[in-house]
Amino acid sequence: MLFHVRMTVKLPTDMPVEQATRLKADEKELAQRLQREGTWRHLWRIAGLYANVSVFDVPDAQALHDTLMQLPLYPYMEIEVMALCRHPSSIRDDDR
Ligand SMILES: O=C(O)CC1=CCC(=O)O1
Repeated sequence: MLFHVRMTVKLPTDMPVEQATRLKADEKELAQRLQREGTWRHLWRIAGLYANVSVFDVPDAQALHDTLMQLPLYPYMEIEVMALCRHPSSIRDDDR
């Protein structure tokens, strides 16, 4: 099942630089593993914002929730989710 997810990162302005750097590195490592595994299908920066739009491919809403809650930056994100389903005019066989 595919989900469109928008994540806006809001790190506290008083967070020590070392902590922010560690969180971002841990986030990157997990995000790249999930992309390699096919769970995190798309990851795009929203131009001009510390935010991204992503597409996740997971079995169900619970799996999406569990995945998002694992993200190191999760406590510092605002997250909006839209469930996606196949468009009848799509030519992509892997959209489901
Ligand atoms: O920078 C972001 O938008 C948050 C994020 C998601 C994956 C990653 O590496 O950073």
